[in-house]
Amino acid sequence: MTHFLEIENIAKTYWSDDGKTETKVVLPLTMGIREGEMVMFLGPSGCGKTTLMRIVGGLETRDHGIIRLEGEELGGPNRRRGMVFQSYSSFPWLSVRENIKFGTRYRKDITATEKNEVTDHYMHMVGLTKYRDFYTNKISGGMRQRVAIARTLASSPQVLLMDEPFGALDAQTREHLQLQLMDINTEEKKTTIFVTHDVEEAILLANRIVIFSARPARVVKEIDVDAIIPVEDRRNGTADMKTFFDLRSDIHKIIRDQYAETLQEA
Ligand SMILES: Nc1ncnc2c1ncn2[C@@H]1O[C@H](COP(=O)(O)OP(=O)(O)OP(=O)(O)O)[C@@H](O)[C@H]1O
Repeated sequence: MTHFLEIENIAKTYWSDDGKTETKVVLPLTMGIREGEMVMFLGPSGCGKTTLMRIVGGLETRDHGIIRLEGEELGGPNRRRGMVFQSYSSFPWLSVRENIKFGTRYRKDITATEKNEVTDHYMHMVGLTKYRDFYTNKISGGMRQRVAIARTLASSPQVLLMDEPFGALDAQTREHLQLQLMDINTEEKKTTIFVTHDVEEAILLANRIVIFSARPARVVKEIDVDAIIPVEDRRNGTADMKTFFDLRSDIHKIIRDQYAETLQEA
């Protein structure tokens, strides 16, 4: 079966500068992602999640393998994939609004007026309308991260790649953006790969959770979260708590076991 996004036989090895020592980071790995699916990557620290996602984004080379989007092979980075990283990235010489609008710059599917509307929509969504004219070196790190998220959403990529995007945010902003992302996922059916360390965040947001082994990354478990806790129950805070806690502790155990393997290696 062909998927919207296909990761086919991808492997990655890093080499030391002298070329003598190799570190296998991703084993030959094949995975398909449905259109509109939100897939959360979990796994022990350093297992290769970010590397795999950067390969999908075209930012990292691979030993071999192919990434396909709608059946078409992808190379380097392009606007079909939008990435949000853990660290804040924005243009300090532009205002908050100009930064977000930058995301619409190369869109040909909407008019100039719609670009303004899209900009204002996402600026409001991330709660920055009040700060629209501030330069981004005059706002907090968390606010800069919200700018980066809004800018990426405004560019309307077919695939959203998010590497711990909420990791450094305060709890309230984090929760607000998690819920917003769920709404986007429901309304716009945005195909998303999201790397996180936070098991609860993964359960809240996922259609599917993929848990990776200790390095080199291979898939140890896939969990169809929708089949266990309906997404609307998670969105509305009405999920059955026992089911939620059982799932959380099962996932923690798998990651703990994988982490223990990392320690044995060290
Ligand atoms: N450019 C690089 N050169 C050499 N090794 C690298 C490079 N980038 C990453 N690595 C190594 O590859 C492994 C996987 O890194 P990666 O960042 O993909 O893991 P991760 O699962 O995302 O980790 P974390 O959960 O801690 O963010 C790590 O051991 C890391 O040290």
